Amino acid sequence: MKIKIAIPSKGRISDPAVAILEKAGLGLKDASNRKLFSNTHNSDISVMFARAADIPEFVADGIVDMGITGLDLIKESNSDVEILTDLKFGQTSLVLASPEDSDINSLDDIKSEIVVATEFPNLTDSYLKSHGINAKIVELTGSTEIAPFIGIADIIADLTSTGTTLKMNHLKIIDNILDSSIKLIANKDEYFNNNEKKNLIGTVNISINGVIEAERKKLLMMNVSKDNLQIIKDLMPSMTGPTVSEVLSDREDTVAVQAVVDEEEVFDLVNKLKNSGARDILVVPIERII
Ligand SMILES: Nc1ncnc2c1ncn2[C@@H]1O[C@H](COP(=O)(O)OP(=O)(O)OP(=O)(O)O)[C@@H](O)[C@H]1O
Ligand SMILES: O=P(O)(O)OC[C@H]1O[C@H](OP(=O)(O)OP(=O)(O)O)[C@H](O)[C@@H]1O
Ligand SMILES: [Mg+2]
Repeated sequence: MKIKIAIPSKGRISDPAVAILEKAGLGLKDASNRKLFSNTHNSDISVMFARAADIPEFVADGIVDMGITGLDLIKESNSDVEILTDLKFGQTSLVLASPEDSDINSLDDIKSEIVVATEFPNLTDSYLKSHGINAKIVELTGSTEIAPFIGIADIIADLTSTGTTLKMNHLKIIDNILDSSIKLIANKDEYFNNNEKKNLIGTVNISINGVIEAERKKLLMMNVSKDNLQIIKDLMPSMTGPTVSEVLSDREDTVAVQAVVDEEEVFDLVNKLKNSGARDILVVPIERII
């Protein structure tokens, strides 16, 4: 049984998608710029490169079994796919924005005859309709922020993350339509009904979850004299452990201690450990936790 995973061929989420597969043990074996497909280090799993916006439909139609793409693009295309895991990157919001000097500050100020420019006509139209607003939608494929200033729309619906682009274009947020980030998705029928593919899809999902989990954790390693061991053990929050092992050296009073800890705890913890007599402290990145 073989499965295909669609990942973005270009744009901001292409490299992080490849990186996450690599860390999950599914590094690409023969990717080159012009190829549409690549094998991975697992002979049952291959990758197809596609535009991020096309991936939800390819997964829903079973052209590929799994995919990596944004929630905004999944919802805009109204694709019926199974969302398996949030990949914790590409965080952005689809917002309605008006020119800074406009009187439109909230949905209540929008009159029905308003014109909205957007790359997300379906999401925008259904959001406005659900608030009783029938807008005219002008569909663009990029640089939406310019639309009010060239007179083709009153307001826009576009993605924002740092807010820099809105600010540069003198636009203010008036409402939030959708918070989006990048998801691992699967074809529903294969995930729920195809026994063989279900297993392989599940394995990929578990590996990728392991990568996400590991990104928030560090491995702490240190040498501790036996006299200080109890204090150090008490300080260590750990998944299971800490692990204490013998150090083969002249200093027989020394043991090595290691434990996996949350990234947010590392800064404080390292100081406390140092002050309690730990030596040679190493903070090591982890690739995957299964
Ligand atoms: N400024 C941003 N910050 C975070 N994520 C973003 C941002 N802009 C777009 N995204 C997300 O990136 C994903 C891919 O978007 P898109 O296909 O537009 O790629 P891109 O990197 O913007 O390339 P391009 O627009 O040049 O084709 C979408 O799911 C979208 O939500
Ligand atoms: O809040 P910010 O951090 O400024 O990011 C928001 C911008 O990022 C995206 O544009 P992108 O760079 O993908 O260009 P595009 O409009 O051509 O898609 C989005 O369409 C906004 O324009
Ligand atoms: Mg873009």
